[in-house]
This record gives sequence, C-alpha cells and structure tokens, in this order.
Amino acid sequence: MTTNLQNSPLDFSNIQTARGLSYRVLCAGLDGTQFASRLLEDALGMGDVSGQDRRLATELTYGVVRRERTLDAIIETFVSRGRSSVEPELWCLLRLGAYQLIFLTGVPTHAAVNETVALAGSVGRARWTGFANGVLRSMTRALTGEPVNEPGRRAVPLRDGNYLGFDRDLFADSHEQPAEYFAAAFGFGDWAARRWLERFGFERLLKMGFWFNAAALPCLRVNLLRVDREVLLEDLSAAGVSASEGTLPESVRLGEMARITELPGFRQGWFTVQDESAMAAARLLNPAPGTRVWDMCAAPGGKSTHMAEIMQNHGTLLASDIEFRRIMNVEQTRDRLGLTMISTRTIYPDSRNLPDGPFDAILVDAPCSNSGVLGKRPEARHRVTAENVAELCELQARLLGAGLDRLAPGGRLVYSTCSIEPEENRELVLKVLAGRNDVELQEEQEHIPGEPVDGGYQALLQRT
Ligand SMILES: C[S@@+](CC[C@H](N)C(=O)[O-])C[C@H]1O[C@@H](n2cnc3c(N)ncnc32)[C@H](O)[C@@H]1O
Repeated sequence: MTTNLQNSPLDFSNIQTARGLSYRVLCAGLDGTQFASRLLEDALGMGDVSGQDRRLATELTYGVVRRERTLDAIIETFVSRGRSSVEPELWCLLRLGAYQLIFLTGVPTHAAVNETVALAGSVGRARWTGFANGVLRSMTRALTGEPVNEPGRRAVPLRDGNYLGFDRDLFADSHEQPAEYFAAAFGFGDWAARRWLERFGFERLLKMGFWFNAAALPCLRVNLLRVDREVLLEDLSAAGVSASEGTLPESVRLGEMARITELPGFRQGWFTVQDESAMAAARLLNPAPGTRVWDMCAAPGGKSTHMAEIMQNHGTLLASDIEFRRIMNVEQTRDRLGLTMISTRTIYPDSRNLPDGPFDAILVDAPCSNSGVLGKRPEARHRVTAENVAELCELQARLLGAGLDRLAPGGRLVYSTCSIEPEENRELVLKVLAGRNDVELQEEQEHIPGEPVDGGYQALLQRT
C-alpha cells in the first residue's frame, strides 16, 4: 500500500524544511486513515533530506502524534473562540508550534514561534499568521519556567519524572481525578487510563506514562550465526555509535537514535532490530534444530528470523501472514540474514490455505492492541479502546485454536502479544484452553512497560 501525502487542501510545493515536512505529514494524517509513521517514511524517502532535518522531522511528527491529546488540552486553554471554529489544518499548525515550545529542548522560543507561523504563509494561508502568532505567544508567556517535580493541574509531564509549569490550569486535578489527569497530561485514552490506574496504582502509572513518552532507543538482535556480539559492538564503537550489551546474549542496546540501514554490519546481515521483550517469545518456544516450525503471524519477520537463528538454520520454518506486502518484508530480512530454512506463505482472508501440519513448534504472535509498546507505535495509543480489544480477542482466539489444532503430539506452542491487557493475554488463553482437553499451560511471562523494557505477554502451551 502506498500512502497519500497529497491528502490536504494546502499547497506544500514550496516547503523544504523539517518543520514543513512534518507539517505536511501531520496534515495528510488528519483524517485518521493513514499512519503518520508510514507517511513520514514516504516523505523522507522522496527527497534528499539531511540527517539533521530527518531527525527533527521525525521527532516533531512522532511527538505531535504521541502527545496530541496533551497538546489539544493546552491549546484549548489559549483559544477562546473554541476548537470547532478553527480549521483542522490551522489547529494542526498550533499543535506543531506548541510541541516545539513545550517539549523540544534546544529550540529557542522565538524560533519555534516564528518558523511555525511562517509556515502558514508558505502553504498559502497568510491569513492564519496573526491568530497562530497570538496563540503561540500567549502560550510562551504562560510558561512559568519553574521546575516542577510532581503532577498537578498546571504541570505538563516532560521526561524522567520532570514537569513543565504553566501559570494556569490545564488539566483535571491529579488527586481528585487521577485517571482524567493522566489521560490528558500524558496523552492516552480514557478507557486505558482508568483500567491501568486500577491495576497499577497512580505512582506506577506515572512511571509507565514517562516510559511511553520517552523516545524509545532501538535494540538490536545479533545474528550469532554470522558474527559475535563483541565484534559488532567494536564495529559500532569504531563508527562512533554508542551501544552496549543487552540483558540477553544476543541483544545490543543502542545508546542513541541511528539510521539502522547505515550501521556497520547491516548489509552483511549481522543484526536486526528487535526489542528484548519481543526476543522473549522465540526464546520461550526455543525450537530445536532440525524440527518443523510454523510462525503463523510472521510479518515483518522479527521472530521467524530469531527462531531460525536459534535453530542454527537447520530444519523447516514456515512463516505465514495475511498481508502479502508484509510477507515481502519477511523475505527481505530472511535473505539479508542468510536464513535459508525459512519459507513463506500468504494466508487468504478466509484461512483456506492454512498449512495442514503437524508441527513440532508453533508461534502465534497475534495481532493485538499494542498496549505494551505504545512508545514505539505513536498512533496505537489512540486505538486502545474497549471495542478494539473485544474485536481483537475474537481473532486471537480463532488464531490460537487454529495453531493448537496443528500441533504434533508433545508439540509446543507459544502464544504471544505486545499487549498488557489481560483479555488479550491470560484470560484469552484460559478461555481457549477451557474448550479443549489436549493442551496444558506450561509457563507464562508478562512484561510491564518500562520494567525495564517494553510490555508484552507470552504463554507456553504443550499438546498432550
Ligand atoms: C504482531 S504482528 C506479527 C509480528 C511478527 N511476528 C514479528 O515478530 O515480526 C501480527 C501479524 O499478524 C498478521 N495477521 C493478522 N491477521 C492474521 C491472520 N488471520 N492470519 C495470519 N496473520 C494475520 C498481521 O498482518 C501482522 O503482521
């Protein structure tokens, strides 16, 4: 699927700056049908964008999407005529300006305001200039500049437990309405905020909010069939990239944002990007070399390739997915990493071409709400809703059942998600198991976001 950056009434033909690029992407994503992350990928691929502009455009785009709800709550305080009377693209411009004023370090206030306001003229909306200037300047004056280290009506959460103080109320009171405060100040949905508050308590919830809102640094999984972790670390260090050992023997944590495809060893297939919580799934299944393995929901191939590495590239591994385009990503990564044991299959929507099996090991890495990885998926936080979760649970139960039906006697299956919602995890597994007497639950792992990596769940099941 190609994305559509033309999806806006504004004229972007004269725009060349990082702010302009980000504004264009945010405007194209306003109708909610396209992911800003994909639009940004397309936009960055179109022109010759310098490293610095690329970083700024990425930070602005991801940041505005992530903190959309927080920005809206703040902007509403400064727009007396009400949001409904402001054109969506103008509101979007205010979000971009407010994000820079509040969340971006290293950008002088006057630059944030002036350059944002100048964008209005560049896209053919000079008539917006006075209004945008007025709103952003009054926002600047309302910043107290005082460091604040606890939540409150006037406190905007920044990073690492620090807040930015305003001279007026922006949010609900954090003592009286903690869920409402959290949702607006950290930028999450009401449903998610209420249920996480009940489950984790306010202090842990705040830590989770800060974790999700920090720019997540990537983690690499070393392809130990091609290189030792020490050699990769030495090469990264020689290239001036800060990196250190992760907690697993195959993991490396990057200490800074980097263009992955330009890191040493990328083309040689020395590593792939994968968070440690995601590495836990293949490790739990731990398929033996020489066995028959099926990765049911495989694309883009992170866990298939991990399993093939664990199996020393020996045996058979079928990687299937419902999305053909994403199956091509599996094939690219497979070829880059040299994992010839992996074959692929695109599953039809009615599942009529599921493999017969039986398999010795199956991974069901189900589509989920992504509520454990909201730092990496900026749009996903707006989709963690009761309706979405209920719909996903039906699909997840169907996929898990289809996997269990294709397990050889004694075979093992890992069901995994990157969600932290019990309905998609333990409750779902127990519900499916209640309907059959040929499977035992052997082990479960739950990861809470930020403690210390991304969130997720894995259950190891065995066919009797
Ligand atoms: C969490 S992602 C998988 C990530 C992958 N395992 C990895 O580690 O790179 C879930 C995948 O399930 C796929 N999917 C959704 N419905 C499916 C179905 N009915 N059958 C197979 N795959 C499906 C989606 O296209 C998506 O790629």
